[in-house]
Amino acid sequence: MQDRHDTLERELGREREYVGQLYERLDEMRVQKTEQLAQVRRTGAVGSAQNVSERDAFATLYEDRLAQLYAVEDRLVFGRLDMDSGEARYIGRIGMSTEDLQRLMVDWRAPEAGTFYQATAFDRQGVRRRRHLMLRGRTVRALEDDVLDPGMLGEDGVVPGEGALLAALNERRTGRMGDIVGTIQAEQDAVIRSPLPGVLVVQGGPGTGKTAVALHRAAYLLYSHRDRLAKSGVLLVGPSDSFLTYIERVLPSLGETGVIMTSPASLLPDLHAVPETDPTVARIKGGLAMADVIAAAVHNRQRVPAEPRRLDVNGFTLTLTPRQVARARDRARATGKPHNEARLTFIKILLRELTDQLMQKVEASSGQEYTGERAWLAEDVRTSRDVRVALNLSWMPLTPKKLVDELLSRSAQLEAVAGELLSPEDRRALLREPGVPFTEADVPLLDEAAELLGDLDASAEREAAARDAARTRDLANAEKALENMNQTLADAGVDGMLSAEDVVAHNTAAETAGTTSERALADRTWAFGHVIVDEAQELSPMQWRLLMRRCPLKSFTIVGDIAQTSAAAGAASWAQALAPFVGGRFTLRELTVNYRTPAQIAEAAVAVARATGAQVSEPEAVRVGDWPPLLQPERRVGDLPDAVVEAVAEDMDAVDGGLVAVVAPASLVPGLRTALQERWGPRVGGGAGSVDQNVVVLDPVEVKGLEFDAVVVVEPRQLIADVGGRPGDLYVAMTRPTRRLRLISSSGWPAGLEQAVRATGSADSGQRHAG
Ligand SMILES: Nc1ncnc2c1ncn2[C@@H]1O[C@H](COP(=O)(O)OP(=O)(O)OP(=O)(O)O)[C@@H](O)[C@H]1O
Repeated sequence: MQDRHDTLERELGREREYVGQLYERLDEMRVQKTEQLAQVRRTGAVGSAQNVSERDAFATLYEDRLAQLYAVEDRLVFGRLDMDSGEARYIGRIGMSTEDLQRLMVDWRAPEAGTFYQATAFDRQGVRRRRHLMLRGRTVRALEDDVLDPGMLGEDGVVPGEGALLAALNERRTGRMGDIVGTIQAEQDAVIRSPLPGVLVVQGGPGTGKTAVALHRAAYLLYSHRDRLAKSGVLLVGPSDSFLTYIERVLPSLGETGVIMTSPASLLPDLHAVPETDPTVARIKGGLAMADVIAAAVHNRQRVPAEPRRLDVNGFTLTLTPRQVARARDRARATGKPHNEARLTFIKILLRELTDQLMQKVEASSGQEYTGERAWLAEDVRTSRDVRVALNLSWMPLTPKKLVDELLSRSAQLEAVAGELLSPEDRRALLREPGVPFTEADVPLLDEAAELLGDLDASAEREAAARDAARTRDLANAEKALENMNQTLADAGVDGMLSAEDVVAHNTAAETAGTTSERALADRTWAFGHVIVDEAQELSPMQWRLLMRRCPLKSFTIVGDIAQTSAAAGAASWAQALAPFVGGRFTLRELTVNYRTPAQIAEAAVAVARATGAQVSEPEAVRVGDWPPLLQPERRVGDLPDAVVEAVAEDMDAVDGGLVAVVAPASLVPGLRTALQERWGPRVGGGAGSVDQNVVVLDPVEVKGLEFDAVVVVEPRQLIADVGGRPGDLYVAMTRPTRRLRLISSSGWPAGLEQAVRATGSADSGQRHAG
């Protein structure tokens, strides 16, 4: 015992010394970068206007590096590998070397760091020992060894441990997700380091680390494909604002701030959609038939009049025949351009024909050949009110919002457009008042419409061409200027070369006020280099269609759990969800270990889901908890709020100040929140931004992807009934706790629950296996 203690103290002393050096070096690097930044600012200050903008580009580069050096302060280093070669390789958040380029630490994403996560006793990959270093502040607080080479077991200096993973999992929840770089498990690492191209689907039960893996993969991809992805951007789509708040600190802690995170409600730059509360409407709007409906709605706005129209132009009467309009329409459609852009062709053709007509009329009335400028007649035609009205009636410029709003609020139009595409019941279900706010399920319809309508402003195309030309010019200028600038900086001893592209990108960003992320967010047609989708089982076919457009290269990481689907238009299988877009061309990986939910709770959740006939896989739970799920029957609905308040009080005590969530059907959430606020005031939160309050009250959609120390599920049977008898919402709610689950019901228990709780209730507390 004493030996072990001495060994531990000695090893801790050694590691503290090394880690101390790492932090010293970090401080040095910070000072250096700060000085370089100041140097760059001084260098450019006396230069020409061109020099000043190059200076700014350098400054941004150093500012970014400096920000990264500050972001990695916490747990800078977390591992060490002792290799067969005798090398001791430290693994941390960034790569570090001494001034004379001796390597001090390897970035966790570098290929040489892969063995830290992948090596096992069966496949050592040259590793003798893997050491986990646990830091508090800048000091090594604990360490432990995985010995992979049995020959090392007898050696001095080995500190076998109880499991860095379990220690990490047993930490109390803060309401914000943290990174897992120190304890990524082998099956997770294989997903994180998968190649960039193609579609990767990661299926895993609750708590298997899908979200954690998705975020670490984003950081990995940005590290290993920085050139490409820094410019095109990575988009991460999560289910709700509360979820985005929950995960928002993970990537910055990994030194990455460039990933754009958004939810399906905010995928359009100028709209934050409200939830779609009616599952029937969500199902219809989510179906691919809606793409045809929108296309038909656009076609329907390119109309041929039934009768010829008489048009007054400066006292002359011209005639616009249905045949003329039909011909112009066909030629405009044949351009293949979107509605608003093809409209120019349509208008041009008819203005020309009407000008010809006007000329004939003028000649007929004067009895002689017209000798004036044709342009004058053309102007008369163009500015005639009758002509404008007639052409607009046939081909009106349209915005996506106007098209979709009118389509959904005018039954005659819906019937004309979707008579053969949607059933009469579905059409009736879609009808709503004009001008009501757009819902999340409208977002893909608006996007589809935007795609088919194109830019309203015809000059946009010309502007884009002008921008391209300007960029080519800027690149040439920047190249010349950089030769001088790089030389000046090299003379001043400042490192870091910039390319002409960097400078132009920086200047363009400055002009349009923003980084890649900001520009991408503001541009519906931005093509992302990679898209990561979390809780992907919830997406409707129309939402998939939209996301596929956002990444023409089809480079996707899709993570989710088919068994947790609760959205009415969500996926029943990955193959079915993806078939319309990529056929069978996707790689499926599975995560099989549940790191969150204690075994008794996980087993009860699985039993309830299976009792509804759902197919759920059962990931192996890493831990056995201290409590089986608690079932609390209430006789009267009116007693529920008080019962919930009491339950929360008890659970807060039990988890000793940890976080408690109440998950209830959406209709009960406001009442329960009020009841809890009466007792605890501002310590009770709800919705996005409040995930780190002591107590939160959330509905099943808001709670997706989150986790808490204790969870109180209210009216579980209603949670099943609300989504048409499917277990998704209840299954999600039951799998949120890390320690304690309680269910309160005024209407009995879902099938399978009582038996499952009886069966697991006797389980011993303690730890089952260490992953
Ligand atoms: N390798 C690991 N080391 C430490 N903690 C981990 C590891 N993997 C997962 N976790 C933790 O397990 C919990 C569950 O992870 P995560 O939320 O990513 O799971 P999920 O599969 O997305 O769950 P769900 O589908 O239920 O929302 C988190 O607290 C996460 O930090």
